[in-house]
Amino acid sequence: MKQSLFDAMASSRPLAIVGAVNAYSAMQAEQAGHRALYLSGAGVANASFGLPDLGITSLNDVLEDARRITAASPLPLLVDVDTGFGGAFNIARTVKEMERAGVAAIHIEDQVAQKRCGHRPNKAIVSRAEMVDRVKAAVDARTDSRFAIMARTDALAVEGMDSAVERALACVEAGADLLFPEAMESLEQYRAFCDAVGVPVLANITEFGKTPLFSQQELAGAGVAMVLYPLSAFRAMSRAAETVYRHILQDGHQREAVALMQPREELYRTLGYHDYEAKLDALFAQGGNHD
Ligand SMILES: C[C@](O)(C(=O)O)[C@H](CC(=O)O)C(=O)O
Ligand SMILES: [Mg+2]
Repeated sequence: MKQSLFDAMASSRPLAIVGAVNAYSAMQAEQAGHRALYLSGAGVANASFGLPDLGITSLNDVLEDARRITAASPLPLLVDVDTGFGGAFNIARTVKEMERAGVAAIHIEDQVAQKRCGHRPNKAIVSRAEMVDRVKAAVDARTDSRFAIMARTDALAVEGMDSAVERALACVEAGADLLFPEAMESLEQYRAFCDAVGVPVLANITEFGKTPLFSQQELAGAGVAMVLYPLSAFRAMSRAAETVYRHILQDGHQREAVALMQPREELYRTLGYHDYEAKLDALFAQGGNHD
C-alpha cells in the first residue's frame, strides 16, 4: 500500500472517497485532485461483468479490478468485499489478498451471503454474533496495521437504529477501525450514530437511494468523517455512453455526441502518453528499431 486511508483522513475532514470502476477512472479522479478511491462491489458486478449487485461476483473478480486500480494510482483504495466471500478462512484470505494487492482498506457487511444493494427493500442480515466473527476473522488476518477494516451494518432498514448502533459497537470491540452505517435517511440519524460509536464513520451518498444527497459540510456537521460517492462517475459515464450509441444509430454519425467526449489530447494528458512516446523514441535512438 502506498498511502493509507488513515493518512488521507488526517488531511481532509470529511474525506471524499470517490468510486472508480476501472484504472482510467482512478487516474481521472486522482488528477482531478481527489485523495481517496473506492472500488464498489456494485461497480465490479455491473461494469466489469454486466451483473446485478446480488453477491454473484467472487474474490478474484474483485481482486482483479482492485489490482488494476492500485497499479494505476497511488491513492488509498477502499474496496467493497461484500460479506467477505465466505466463512472465517475465506474472509482471512480476502484480507491477505487485498493487502497483497496494495489495497488500503476494505468494508465487510452484515447482510446474508445472498446480499442485495443496501438501498433495496427486503434485505436480510446475519446475527450480531456472526457479524462479530466476520470482523474478528478480518482483523486477525491483517498483517499491516495501516490496512483499515471498516464494518458496514445494514441493520437500520431491517431492525432499526438501536440495533445498528449495538452491532456497530460490537464490531468496534472486535477490532473494526471504521464504520459504515448503510442507508441512513437523515442527518439526525448520522448524528446519533456518530455520537454513539466513537470511531470514524462513513456516509454512503449514493444517488437514487434512501439517503438524501447531503453535502459534505452537512455531513461533517453531523460528525461524519468520510463521504462515499460509489457509483457517481459510473452513472454519468453510462448515460454518456448510452447517448453516444443512440446518436450513432439514429443519426448515422456521431457529430451530436462529440461534445460529450473527452478529446484525444486530454486522454493522452491523463495517461502521460507523450512521456511514453518520448521514451520509446529515446530507446529507439539508442538501441535501434528491431522491426
Ligand atoms: C456502496 C455499495 O455497496 C456499492 O457496491 O457501491 C452500494 C451502492 C449502490 O448500490 O448505490 C450499496 O449502497 O449497497
Ligand atoms: Mg456494495
